[in-house]
Amino acid sequence: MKILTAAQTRELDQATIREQHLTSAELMERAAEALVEWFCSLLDQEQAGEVLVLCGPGNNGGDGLAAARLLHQAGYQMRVALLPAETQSADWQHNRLHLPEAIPVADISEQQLPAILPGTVVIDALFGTGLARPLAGLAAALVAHLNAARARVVAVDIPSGLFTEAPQPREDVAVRAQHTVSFGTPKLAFLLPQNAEFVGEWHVKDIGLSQEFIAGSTTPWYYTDEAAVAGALPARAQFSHKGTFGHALLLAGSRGKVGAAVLAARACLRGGVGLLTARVPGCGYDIFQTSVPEAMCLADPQPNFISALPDLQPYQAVGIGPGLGQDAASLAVLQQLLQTAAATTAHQKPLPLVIDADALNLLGQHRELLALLPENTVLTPHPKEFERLTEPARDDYHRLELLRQFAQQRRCLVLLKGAYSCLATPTGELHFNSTGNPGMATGGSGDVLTGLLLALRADARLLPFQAAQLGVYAHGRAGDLAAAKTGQAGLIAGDIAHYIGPALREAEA
Ligand SMILES: NC(=O)C1=CN([C@@H]2O[C@H](COP(=O)(O)OP(=O)(O)OC[C@H]3O[C@@H](n4cnc5c(N)ncnc54)[C@H](OP(=O)(O)O)[C@@H]3O)[C@@H](O)[C@H]2O)[C@@H](O)CC1
Ligand SMILES: [K+]
Repeated sequence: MKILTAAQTRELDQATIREQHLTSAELMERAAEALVEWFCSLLDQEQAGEVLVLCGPGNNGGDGLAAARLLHQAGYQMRVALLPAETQSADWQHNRLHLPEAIPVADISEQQLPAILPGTVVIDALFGTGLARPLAGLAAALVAHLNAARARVVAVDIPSGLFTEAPQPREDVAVRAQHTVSFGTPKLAFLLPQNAEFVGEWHVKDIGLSQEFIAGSTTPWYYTDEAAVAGALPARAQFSHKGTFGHALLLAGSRGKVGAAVLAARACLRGGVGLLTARVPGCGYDIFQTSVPEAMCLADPQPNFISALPDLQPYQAVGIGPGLGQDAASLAVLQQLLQTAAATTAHQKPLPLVIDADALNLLGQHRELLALLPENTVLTPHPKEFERLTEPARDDYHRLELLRQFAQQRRCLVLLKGAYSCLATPTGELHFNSTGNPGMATGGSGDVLTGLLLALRADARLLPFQAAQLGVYAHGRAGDLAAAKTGQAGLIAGDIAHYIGPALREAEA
């Protein structure tokens, strides 16, 4: 699903009106109906008590006025407070005119901020995608008043004061909502950690906006939902054999961290690889062979870390990093791998690589090696590891820009891990993942991801981007399926590996 800018959303609005021969008030009515339908499913009249709608002067405020009318008709007890402005939008005026007289309406002023008792349900319809500058004066005072009131807040389209695709100066005021109900497509602002305290849980409602316009819009931002990966995994042909799905090599583990190799290997196998060989330090041989009998094992001559790169000739993809440690000998292995992989071409393509964890840290310490990264290498840094590869980011938006630049410059697929993990492509696209849960913030979760990505990169039927996108999505989905059984607190990385099969099955063609 595409993520659009505020300007594109306005054009989308107009395109929909033209295409479907609607009035803009009719489109606003659809938005209000979608909001109200969601609202009624959350709280009934009794649970909601008196509902206060705060309305700004534009179409966001218009949505609020229309919703107040519809909720009143549904039997909710409504109250409306209006933020004064020199002008109001035409659809605002239309809905102001149609607001039932039974609903009390007050004008907001510095002297008369609306009374908000703790627990009051407030619908924030002050500003939406039309926010033109940071909040100041009365609007800022009102938002601060609301945030201090400990109300239950539902934001319409976007919490007022948040920009759709740009950061706030830090001291800015924005509404802290428990829920945000948006229309059509998700907003970039919803996907960034720094906005989580404002956005709360977000919901995107379909209001029949022009699909043709969306299809024709250019954007660097995408949201990887179920539809984006549907059918991404080709069905297995009747006469396939182990060779069809590739032979992967995993370089992982050091003394005390052999478990990382085990977890990555299990995930790789669950990811459908044909054959897996793991290079582990000498101390890991028995552990590995016992824990993952389905994989082959090449013990390193060194007992505590990996010091020698096996011959790469038999392999269709190589993963390196989980539990690797940062010994100088392992650095030399990484360097040799990068050099050899670029030269090891099958059909003019370099050997697919997946680079994670300590291998990323080694790259961060020796940035001259970045120039050796073969095209379409998959790197899976979390924000700290990414910072070591680039520079500290000022905020989440700046980090996205650094991510985009890095993926373009290095012609790699870079996955910035976190909630809504973001996959950057060599062409400068950013794909935010929709699956996963906080239970996955647990040791070994990243090792499982590396193993799964390795399996999918070894599968020659998938293009590099498809493999990476599917891997991230299925990893999160496996975590969701696992958490449904174990709960989030009880979830461990091995559970994620266990559910990779069911998660991939959902994406099968
Ligand atoms: N697109 C769609 O698909 C659909 C969109 N819909 C809805 O429309 C919303 C967008 O409406 P919108 O464009 O009228 O802008 P909105 O957010 O109400 O604000 C503009 C007003 O605020 C003012 N203002 C701005 N910044 C300010 C500030 N810092 N401090 C004070 N004032 C400030 C600005 O005034 P000005 O900048 O001219 O002074 C203007 O009066 C969208 O979020 C969604 O809810 C749905 O109804 C249907 C489907
Ligand atoms: K709002």
